[in-house]
Amino acid sequence: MVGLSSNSSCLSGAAPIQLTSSFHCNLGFYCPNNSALHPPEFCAPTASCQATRLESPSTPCVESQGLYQPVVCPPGKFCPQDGREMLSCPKGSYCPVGTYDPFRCGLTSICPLESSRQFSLLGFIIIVAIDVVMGLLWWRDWRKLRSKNRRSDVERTSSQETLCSSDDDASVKAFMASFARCVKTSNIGLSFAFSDLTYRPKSMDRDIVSAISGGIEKGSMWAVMGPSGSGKSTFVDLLMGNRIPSNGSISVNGGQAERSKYSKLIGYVPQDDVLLPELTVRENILHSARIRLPRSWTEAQRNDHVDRLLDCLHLTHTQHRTVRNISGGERKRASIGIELIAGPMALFLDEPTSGLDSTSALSLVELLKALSQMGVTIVCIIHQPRREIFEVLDNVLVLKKGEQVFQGPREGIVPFFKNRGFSVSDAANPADAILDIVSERNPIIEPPQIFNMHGSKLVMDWEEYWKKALPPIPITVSDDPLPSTSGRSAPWLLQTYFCLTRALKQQQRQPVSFYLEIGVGAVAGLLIGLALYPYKGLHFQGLYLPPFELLSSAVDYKTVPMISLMCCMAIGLASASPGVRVFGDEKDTYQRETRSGHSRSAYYTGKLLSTIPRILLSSLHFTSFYAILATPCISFWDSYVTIALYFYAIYGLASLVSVVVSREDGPLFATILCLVISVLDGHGPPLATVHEWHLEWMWRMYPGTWFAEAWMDRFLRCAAHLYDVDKAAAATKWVLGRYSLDLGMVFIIGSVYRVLAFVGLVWAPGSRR
Ligand SMILES: Nc1ncnc2c1ncn2[C@@H]1O[C@H](COP(=O)(O)OP(=O)(O)OP(=O)(O)O)[C@@H](O)[C@H]1O
Repeated sequence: MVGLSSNSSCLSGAAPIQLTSSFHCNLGFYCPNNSALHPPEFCAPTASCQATRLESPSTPCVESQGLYQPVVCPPGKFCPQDGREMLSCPKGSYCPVGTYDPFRCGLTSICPLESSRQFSLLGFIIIVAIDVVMGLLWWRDWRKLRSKNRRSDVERTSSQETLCSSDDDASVKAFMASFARCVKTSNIGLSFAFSDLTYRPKSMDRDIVSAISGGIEKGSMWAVMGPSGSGKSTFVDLLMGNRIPSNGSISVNGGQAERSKYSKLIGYVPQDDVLLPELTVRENILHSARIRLPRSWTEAQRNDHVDRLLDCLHLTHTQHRTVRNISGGERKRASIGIELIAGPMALFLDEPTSGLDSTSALSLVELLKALSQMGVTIVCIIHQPRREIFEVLDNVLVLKKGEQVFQGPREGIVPFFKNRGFSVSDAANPADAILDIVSERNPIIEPPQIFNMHGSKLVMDWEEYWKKALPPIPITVSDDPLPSTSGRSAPWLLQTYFCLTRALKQQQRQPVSFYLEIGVGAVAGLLIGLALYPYKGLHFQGLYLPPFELLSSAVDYKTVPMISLMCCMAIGLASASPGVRVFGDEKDTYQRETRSGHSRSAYYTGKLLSTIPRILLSSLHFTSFYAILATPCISFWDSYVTIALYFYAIYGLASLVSVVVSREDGPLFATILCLVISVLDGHGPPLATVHEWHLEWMWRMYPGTWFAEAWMDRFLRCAAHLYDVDKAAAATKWVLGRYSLDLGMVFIIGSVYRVLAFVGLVWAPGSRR
């Protein structure tokens, strides 16, 4: 010790203050000159030491200011329990400031002699291993698909597949036999009777569908025709139970139509093809088969059934191509295949022939006709079918501005309009001619007039006319008129499993977005790590434990909450936008599948489970970069678990946003929300201030506050032998010692977001109308 004044043991020359009356050396301190005769003292520091202590919490003045003043054990050294020695931190261990027993470094950490922190490579080793395995899996899947496609192409050119176009076609017969096995009943088909069926949305002052009465017999093939906006889709939606009529009633097979009872029996092919683009044609159809075919079927039977349908729909050669790589016509046929595979009792198709060439369109309609001859009810919305297609139909319903202007056998439609004074040339396509008649060019078409016995005209509108013209509609309530659906679809657990494996496959087929997401996590961790690198692992500084409080430097209670804030914001940015995509991109698929009887909760659970590997991998990449640069005093696994749970919470929040907000606005909205929530983590305004406002409960509703508290707990725990952490907690209002509860709360809040997302998904507009 140099520079001591002759009458003081302190460098500054001031009189020392005794810290304790007997010998005592706090853990983590170096007290070489102290004894019972010379107990530890505090010396007023020199000006430069005082300045360093106040200005640089991360590099405090650790030089003794007096002969008997203990000094905190500097970084890279350790001072065993009685503080008599100051030793170099051995290789393979690290010694942050105030160490009395070196911390052992992990096997995969870099810790040379006199290390003050450990550079953990554990995360890197794991992510490299996982990334390599994933790359190999992706490559294997790609090669498998490529070789299957090559094989299909070779088979196609050698065998020149024939279209499944006629009754005597072997592929139709094979599929029909398979279909009959699948429906397992002789009571095939559904008949619909409707009376005064009306639909008027609350927002409108006119009917979209106006008092339509009539019936559709099982085993018949119907076309619903009319100009654009005439109410065709709305009418079909009403029949399928997707919309609740404002007035009127529907019966199915003579019984009250309860959607839940017949949703598994009907199939609906929407106008826009709702297929998962990352999957192959076969995978799309096979999924539907797995979910909806009788649960007693084996996987081999399902595959066999799919083979026959693919053959029938002329899709065998494209079956292993992903949907984004097939033509519009093939997509349409695949979309129809998804419904046909399940053996529906009634099939509703919106524009099934659009996008098909005329030969394919005709062969498809003939397949539908063959199904209807088995008993299946077929209802197609068709705009302008060519003559050959029109002639395959049994019955036609023509709508104009929501009113039915014709309902009956196809052969009767031309005479009906001719009798009404409209000219229909024999050479013309009757469908075109009728659409011309009911188009805007003829704004008013009056119904045929009926005369009473005295010969006077009864003035009638279309509604009255059809009530009189059509035979009475049977609406009777019978006990169980519908074919049984028991055992028709896979059990819940299996549905969940199929949805999970499908979603994982989707992720595997999108390597760019998958790796981008993980890459963003890695970059976020890297940036935070870089920002914290200069701290050299010293992220907290409190008052030294008694009796050494006077030796303390300026406290630093803000860095840990600031690290939490940075992590929350970075995780929010890294996971909000991918989280939104979980459901945002697939609302149409969800609606289509759940309407056909797919369990909503199984779909949701499968989808959610599929995000777990993404969350685990993103957070692993984040933690690896963060941990190696920031070198926090907490263990790699504690960091990882805490970060992964916050990822989990934000993913849940983003899923909720994706359900509530439109697909276009979702990513931006979720990012903003996640950032706002991140700010509410107790850093600014500090939790102590929030406490004074009596608003802590509000902060506690967000995962960031619990995340920051968990972080605070871990960071302070490794310094608890040196600093008075209870004082720090009391001053900042963070509660220490409940790390598990903090993590649990982050998990619970993340799960609540998911439950809300599920409720939103079930009740979102379009799910139920
Ligand atoms: N919920 C609703 N609220 C307000 N208007 C609606 C609603 N549903 C349908 N419409 C309107 O009702 C009319 C009939 O719609 P619908 O989709 O049934 O017609 P469409 O005959 O199927 O038409 P397209 O052939 O063009 O598909 C359209 O003008 C549509 O905008």
